[in-house]
This record gives sequence, C-alpha cells and structure tokens, in this order.
Amino acid sequence: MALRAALRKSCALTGLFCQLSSSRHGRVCASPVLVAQQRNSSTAQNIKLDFDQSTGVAVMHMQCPPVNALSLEFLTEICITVEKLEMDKSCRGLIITSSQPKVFSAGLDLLEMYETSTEHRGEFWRAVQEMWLKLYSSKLVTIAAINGSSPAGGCLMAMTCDYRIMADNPRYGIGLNETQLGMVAPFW
Ligand SMILES: CCCCCCCCCCCCC/C=C/C(=O)SCCNC(=O)CCNC(=O)[C@H](O)C(C)(C)COP(=O)(O)OP(=O)(O)OC[C@H]1O[C@@H](n2cnc3c(N)ncnc32)[C@H](O)[C@@H]1OP(=O)(O)O
Repeated sequence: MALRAALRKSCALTGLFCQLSSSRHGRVCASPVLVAQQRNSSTAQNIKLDFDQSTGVAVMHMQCPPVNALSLEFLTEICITVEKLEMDKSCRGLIITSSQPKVFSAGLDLLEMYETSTEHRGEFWRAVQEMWLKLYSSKLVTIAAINGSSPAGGCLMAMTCDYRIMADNPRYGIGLNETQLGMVAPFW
C-alpha cells in the first residue's frame, strides 16, 4: 500500500497515467548505471531509465526502434537493468513502458529465429526464459504501462509484471499469436 501511495505521488507515474489516458483514440548491449541522486536518468543502448530515489520508483522506457522487438541483445539489456535495480536497496518499484509510438513491444525479434544456427536459437530462447522469469520473480513491484500494441512476447512481458495498465485505443492489440504464426515455444 505504501508503495502504491508513493507510486501515486510519483511525477513519473502521473505523467505516464496522463499519457495513457490521453491517448484514446547491429546493437551493442550496454547497461544503465544508477548513481545516488534524488532523481536521475540514464540511457543505455535500447533503454532509458528514470529513477526517482524519493519515491523508489524507476521507469524503464524501451527505445529499441522501430518496434521494441526483443532481440538477444535487448533481452539481455532488460535483464541487466532489472538486476541492477534489484541490487539498489532504494528501488522498490519498476514501471516498464515504451518510447516508440504506437507499440509497446512487437514481441520476439523474428530475425533471431530466421536462418540462424541452432546454437544461436538455443541462446536466444534461454534469454527469453530468463527475461520473463526475472520479471515474474522480481522482488520489485512491477507495472507494465502498455502504451501501444503488445503482441506475443510483448504480451508475455506484460503478463509477467504484477500490474498492467493499457492505453484505451482500439488500434492497440495485445495477446498471444504464436498459433497464427505456426510457432511453438520450445523446451528451454
Ligand atoms: C505469467 C506467467 C507467464 C508464463 C509464460 C510461460 C512461457 C510462455 C511462452 C510464451 C512464448 C512467447 C513466444 C513469443 C513469440 C513471439 O513474440 S514471435 C513475434 C510475434 N510478433 C508479431 O507477430 C508482431 C508482428 N508485428 C506487428 O504486428 C506490427 O509490426 C506491430 C507491432 C503491430 C507494429 O505495426 P506498425 O506500427 O504498423 O509497424 P510495421 O510497419 O508493421 O513494422 C515496422 C518494422 O518493424 C518490423 N517488425 C515488426 N515486428 C517485428 C518482430 N517481431 N521482429 C522483428 N521485426 C519486426 C517490421 O518488419 C518493420 O520493419 P521494416 O519493414 O524494415 O520497416
């Protein structure tokens, strides 16, 4: 409850709620650094992280153009970001959202599965597993602020958060479409 009260007070979250409600109708892996300041912001390759120490709430903006497709590198970056936040005792909550217009995440990066080696696909699917397990088992309160379409792996990511809030726009879809794609998630 205390955290939720803090969340309500958070300017970051207020901004996000405004954003959500008003919207009706070759990569290098780098990790963000948290420094002890009242409010700080850091940018990695595909993630912009805003952390407000007074509320303990971090906002992770996914900015992996064009559609936040979850590549091996991006999945790794997400995991490292969550791990770093978990190690910071002043961080209690994490909001995940997108900087890309109209899309929260297009799900798994299809190019990781097309004409790649068996070894690569194994590594990729293990990273998928690690990402959702990390979010699902995180001690942080996690919220997906879904400000765009979120098919397949994007939906998985949202499902593994504690709470989901989605922009009210009929153009934004969410759900698992693996059957349509003829895809079966492998044994890990
Ligand atoms: C809580 C417990 C949980 C337990 C869970 C247990 C485990 C369960 C296992 C679950 C397994 C999950 C498996 C997941 C699989 C996947 O995620 S496969 C990927 C599926 N994704 C899609 O089918 C999405 C396809 N994309 C779209 O529908 C649209 O692109 C969009 C996201 C709605 C955006 O539309 P729009 O804004 O019109 O952009 P586009 O022009 O369509 O696309 C822009 C460029 O982006 C490229 N792109 C789109 N999606 C992907 C992708 N997924 N990977 C790679 N690239 C993608 C697209 O090709 C365009 O590229 P260019 O043509 O070069 O511009």
